[in-house]
Amino acid sequence: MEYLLAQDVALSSAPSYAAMTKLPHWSQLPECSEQSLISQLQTTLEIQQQLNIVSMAAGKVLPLSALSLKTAVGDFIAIGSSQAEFEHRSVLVLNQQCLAELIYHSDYPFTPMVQRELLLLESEWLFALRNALVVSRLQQMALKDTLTGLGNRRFFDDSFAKNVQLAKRHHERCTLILLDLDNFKQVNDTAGHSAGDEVLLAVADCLRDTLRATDTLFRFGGDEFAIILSEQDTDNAELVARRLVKVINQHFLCQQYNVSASAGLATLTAEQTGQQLFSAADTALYAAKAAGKRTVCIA
Ligand SMILES: Nc1nc2c(ncn2[C@@H]2O[C@H](COP(=O)(O)OP(=O)(O)OP(=O)(O)O)[C@@H](O)[C@H]2O)c(=O)[nH]1
Repeated sequence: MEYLLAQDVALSSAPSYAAMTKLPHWSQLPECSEQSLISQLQTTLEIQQQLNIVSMAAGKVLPLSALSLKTAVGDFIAIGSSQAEFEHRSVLVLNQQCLAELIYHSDYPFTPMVQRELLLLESEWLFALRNALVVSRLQQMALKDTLTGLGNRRFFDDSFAKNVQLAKRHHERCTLILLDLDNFKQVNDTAGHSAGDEVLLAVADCLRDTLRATDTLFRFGGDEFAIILSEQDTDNAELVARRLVKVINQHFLCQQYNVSASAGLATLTAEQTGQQLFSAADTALYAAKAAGKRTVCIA
């Protein structure tokens, strides 16, 4: 199913509150309940929080065991959700654009009357949901590398600072791996920019597939990547870095174009600042390049 993407939405086209109140269903609900749901939804632009609010409201129509939402910016599950016997799906459409699909689960059947009431609740959510989708999409665009979908340099800077701060506060470890492709420029020069892009996409997939979900992965731009390892992985940081380099070196596209990877690794010490940790990993990366590439150096 194709969902609405924020770039398809003109922010200025959001209808006014007055226009919303002229919707046909508006007069059919008691004023206090309808206003309270809409005003609650207006308190947040977080899709997850909006879903939780709708889940509470829908739970008054029919006890729910699960409520989930599928959108172009990701899937969301209301807190406390679990599977149940009956399922009801509803596609949320605004101005002929599909915003999302809402999936209810309940131990009780979704009778036509229940479905009608849920439809009324959904219609009250449409504008707030559309706005939340726009914001979420803009946030994703600001923080993601457009080619690979990995976090970008801005996202890295924020995450790295937070990770270093948390590690210091909780006396935990924080490891940074900087990874740079070897001989990548020649792919562009000999096979063209789109072949270069294919290699970058393949490398991003290798990194994603090799790392745990808790590790954070970024593309700085060009052929440079950064990985912040979570506390439990820091013990095996060298193994992780070597595995990443090996997986890239063995990828058929990298072999075809004679591209490999080098990495530098550094673990935060008590005296170091984030900037010093970054410099240590960077120096280790240059040492790996100087040592003949295709390898890992540790600060
Ligand atoms: N295809 C493609 N190329 C890019 C992109 N961003 C940067 N580049 C190119 O990536 C290359 C990176 O240059 P270098 O780091 O010198 O490449 P290298 O050959 O790997 O150099 P070594 O690290 O010394 O082995 C440059 O030619 C950039 O033009 C991109 O998004 N797509």
